[in-house]
Amino acid sequence: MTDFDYDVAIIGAGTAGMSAYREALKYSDRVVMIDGGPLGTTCARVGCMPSKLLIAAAEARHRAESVGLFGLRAGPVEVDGVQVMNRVRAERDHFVSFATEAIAGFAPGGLLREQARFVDDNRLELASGKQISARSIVIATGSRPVVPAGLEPAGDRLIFNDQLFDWTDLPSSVAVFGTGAIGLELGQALHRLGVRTHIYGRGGSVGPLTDPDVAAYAAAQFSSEIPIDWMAADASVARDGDAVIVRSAGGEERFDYLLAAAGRRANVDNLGLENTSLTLDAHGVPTYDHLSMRASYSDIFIAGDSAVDLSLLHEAADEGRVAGENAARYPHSYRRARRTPLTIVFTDPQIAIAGRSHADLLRDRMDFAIGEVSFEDQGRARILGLNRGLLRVYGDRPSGLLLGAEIFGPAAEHLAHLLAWSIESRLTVAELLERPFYHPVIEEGLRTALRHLNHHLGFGPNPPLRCIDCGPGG
Ligand SMILES: Cc1cc2nc3c(=O)[nH]c(=O)nc-3n(C[C@H](O)[C@H](O)[C@H](O)COP(=O)(O)OP(=O)(O)OC[C@H]3O[C@@H](n4cnc5c(N)ncnc54)[C@H](O)[C@@H]3O)c2cc1C
Ligand SMILES: NC(=O)c1ccc[n+]([C@@H]2O[C@H](COP(=O)([O-])OP(=O)(O)OC[C@H]3O[C@@H](n4cnc5c(N)ncnc54)[C@H](O)[C@@H]3O)[C@@H](O)[C@H]2O)c1
Repeated sequence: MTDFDYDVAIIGAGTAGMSAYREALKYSDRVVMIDGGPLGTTCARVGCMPSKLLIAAAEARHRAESVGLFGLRAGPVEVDGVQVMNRVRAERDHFVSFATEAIAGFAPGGLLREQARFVDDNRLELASGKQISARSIVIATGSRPVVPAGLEPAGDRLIFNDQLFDWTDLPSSVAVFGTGAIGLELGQALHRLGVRTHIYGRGGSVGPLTDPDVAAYAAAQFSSEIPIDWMAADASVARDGDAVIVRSAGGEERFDYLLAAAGRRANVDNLGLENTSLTLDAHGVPTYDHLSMRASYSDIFIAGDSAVDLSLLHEAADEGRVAGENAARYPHSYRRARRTPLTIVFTDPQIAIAGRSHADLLRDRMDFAIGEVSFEDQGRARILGLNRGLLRVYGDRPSGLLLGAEIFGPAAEHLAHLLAWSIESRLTVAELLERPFYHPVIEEGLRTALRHLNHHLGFGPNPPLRCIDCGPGG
């Protein structure tokens, strides 16, 4: 018997919290989840799903308007902003219902609808003043957008992803601050839906890309389509009536809204962590072991965006599972190997990183070689009119193992999965080249890059400029 009210208490009913809850229940039925905010998860409510719905509408319009390439005439495609946003919101609500139905199926009393704060390592105070105790506690409180200094003058015209998906119509103009995943995905989608969009960056980052060649290629492609200032650190913001005015070295422009997409911060600042034994890093996030999700050698675990290590859905789910298992088994907690890193940004062309990024390899002082392919002359990509892109693969010189890849190009979401699965299976570049490749497919482009890499690793000959054994444009 235990003196605690629960074996495990989980703060946050998002993706990480729900994973933790399901996992902990395998070991104990004395598990509680606490959430004081809107249910349905960040991913379904204001993140992955509604953003991809908006992007889908933008891509449909873009495809329809690009048919001239094939000798077809479709005429201009009219955008009905009300209908676009109706579908985004209706499908978003459908996805949210998956999460809320899952929660409704949890055991009675399994979810307390309140905000929670730590009183000490094993006690939480709820917003109602009630206190509960647990042998171990999981922090799965997610993250929220950073509010960059200097954007305040935009007032109620300063919005974040949270507000955008509640629009009932498309506005006529939006300034997007940030060239990360959110800024590029939403900025390009709004632009393609006919919203006058200008993206303002800082520092020149192109989504998560770290390979300077891939990043430079991608930046040039985005710039050829959308007005983007990659280095607009000098941009200032003012308000004039309903309009937001952005002044930068490039000039002055008026917008209906300013969308800030300048990164996210962990929701750990209002958790009373000062009342615990946890050691906090410079951002106020508890230090933790990435394989056990145990925070600062305590009986507290952390998962998902609140750990802000990799703010991605599948990482939040994996971390939640490990944190939930270990919290329930505590003090017998185990380390669990992480999956191969995988990041995809749903721009067009897509951006993806599989395995270790270029920056990771430099940081870890790896002895690596590079192979690359341009998609500009790649057979299948040219057939489809999608021949823009650059893919670079990295291999380990001593072993010939595939280490990672950075991609900007067609079907990057699929290529990145193939590559991540191959890295996870510890395949060498030479072994991967023994796999079958059909013709004509986008994967033949990947094979060209792998052949270059294999040659640079010293495991094979340099492939001829245009692939001969696989038909034209391989
Ligand atoms: C616009 C956008 C697009 C994205 N697109 C993708 C994508 O395409 N692919 C991808 O993999 N990832 C994407 N992400 C990232 C992904 O959405 C997140 O990594 C993931 O949703 C994080 O889940 P979580 O469980 O950590 O947090 P959440 O789902 O935010 O859950 C945290 C919960 O904690 C609760 N909470 C917070 N504080 C307290 C407290 N003190 N007491 C009680 N409850 C509390 C909140 O109410 C919330 O319900 C996107 C994110 C955004 C913003
Ligand atoms: N497809 C996906 O998987 C996907 C999509 C969207 C978001 N996400 C997740 O959400 C996280 C947050 O996304 P994000 O795009 O907000 O953050 P981010 O960290 O990816 O990018 C933030 C960007 O804002 C810029 N910036 C910072 N301050 C600025 C300022 N004052 N003015 C202009 N630019 C400024 C930075 O230079 C950077 O380019 C991502 O890191 C990612 O993990 C994933």
